[in-house]
Amino acid sequence: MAQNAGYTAAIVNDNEDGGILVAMEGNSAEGSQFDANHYDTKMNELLAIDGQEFFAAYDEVHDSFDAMGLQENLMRDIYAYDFERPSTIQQRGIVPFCNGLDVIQQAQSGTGKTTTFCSRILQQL
Ligand SMILES: Nc1ncnc2c1ncn2[C@@H]1O[C@H](COP(=O)(O)OP(=O)(O)OP(=O)(O)O)[C@@H](O)[C@H]1O
Repeated sequence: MAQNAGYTAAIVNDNEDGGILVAMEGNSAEGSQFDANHYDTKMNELLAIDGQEFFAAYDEVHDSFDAMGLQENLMRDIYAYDFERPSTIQQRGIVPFCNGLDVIQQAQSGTGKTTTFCSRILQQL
């Protein structure tokens, strides 16, 4: 973990294999460039493999949401969305972020970054 004059950063760089990229255009409804199924398909692929190449300045890994010490309402919502296990970057980013550290995550689209940051916000409510 990098610490400098009160600044703490947990940096996670998740470069999963390049085969994850799915052409969106073929899946999009006519007239729309957004296809939610694209994200869900890609997330299922990501959850099926372990991160091979990543650099994490924070070395704790929580491979289940149960192990993260999240508040009950948030846990209920996570499971209500059928999130069974955290993605690679979520395993390394949610806990330090919820513990008040500054977290920078760099990863491909659809790997769970937004969910990480929303978890911190919802954990605080
Ligand atoms: N642990 C999980 N299990 C199953 N689905 C998940 C999980 N985490 C996130 N998702 C779903 O995967 C999709 C992508 O997640 P998210 O938006 O957090 O990724 P992202 O890295 O922020 O993407 P982008 O860079 O495009 O904004 C969303 O539909 C989200 O609901």
